[in-house]
Amino acid sequence: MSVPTLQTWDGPPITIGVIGGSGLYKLSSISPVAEISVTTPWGSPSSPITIAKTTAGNHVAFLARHGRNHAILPSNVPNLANMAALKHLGVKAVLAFSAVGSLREEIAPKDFVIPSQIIDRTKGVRRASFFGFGEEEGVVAHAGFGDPFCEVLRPIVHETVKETLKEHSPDVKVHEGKTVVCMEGPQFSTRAESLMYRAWGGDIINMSVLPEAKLAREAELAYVLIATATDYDAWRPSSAAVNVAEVMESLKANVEASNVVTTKLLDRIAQEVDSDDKPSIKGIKDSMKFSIMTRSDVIDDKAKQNLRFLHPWFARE
Ligand SMILES: CSC[C@H]1O[C@H](OP(=O)(O)O)[C@H](O)[C@@H]1O
Ligand SMILES: Nc1ncnc2[nH]cnc12
Repeated sequence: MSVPTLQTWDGPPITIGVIGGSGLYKLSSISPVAEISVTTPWGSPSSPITIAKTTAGNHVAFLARHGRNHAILPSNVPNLANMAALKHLGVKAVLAFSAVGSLREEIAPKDFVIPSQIIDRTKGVRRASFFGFGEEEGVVAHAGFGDPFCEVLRPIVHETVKETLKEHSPDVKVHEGKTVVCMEGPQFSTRAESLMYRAWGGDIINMSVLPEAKLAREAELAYVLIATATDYDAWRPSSAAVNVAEVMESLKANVEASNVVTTKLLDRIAQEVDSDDKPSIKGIKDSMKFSIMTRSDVIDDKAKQNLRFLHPWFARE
């Protein structure tokens, strides 16, 4: 179905953003109503943003992390533009899908995992903050990141995914409270690294939760990762180490299950973010006001203009 391409959105509020990972290049379970090309002070997002409407009438913004043709490496994803574009559209919560390797026997390929912690193994090649670099050099902020995912939405996402999959795919387990290791890539890990991540307490591994989750926090977006396992990485002594063919084998089933999950999940989460009084929003709204260290009178005009795209209140006091 072809939908209009718009520059701005003046329809009903869009409170939820969905980021599709490997294999999930569109949401086929809900109806698209428009496509938006947003440009941000940090460039263009990975893909045009599709606005879609759920059966209950909630509007959602979807973008494909690696582009619709999967032409963007994990290290080159324009994470700042992705988060800034979603925030600018009015999004309050982001549900991010990701294909992950499993570091634990009990997390089988095709299982879902809603993690609670992250270990950072990216190597500093990705810009990881809206502050302190580029045109924003000279503005210092330190966001809290002890709990990297939204602690209000995370259990609700877990319960809803579990309930939905119980009916649709009873063999698929849904795990929670796990730790995701984010590595640099694009090559997969060595066996030694894979074993080391297990010893560190890692449960699953991907290449894309960072800096996405950090930037979501700085943009004051409630962020939850919905990980789907595709492989056992490289730690199992008697199995071949992960390769793309193995990942692709699980991906088709995972994408189908992800589309099933979104039908209920989006309307459930919409109820949790429909007003600023809801705990998920209260917990993060205005949090960055208390994280900025730099005096506003020394911040240059260009940095102020850019950061106001993200936070209209920035440096006005
Ligand atoms: C296709 S395997 C490696 C690739 O898959 C994951 O992508 P995404 O998180 O967008 O689903 C992983 O992070 C790597 O980028
Ligand atoms: N084993 C793995 N390592 C890193 N990213 C992945 N994405 C899917 N499987 C992965």
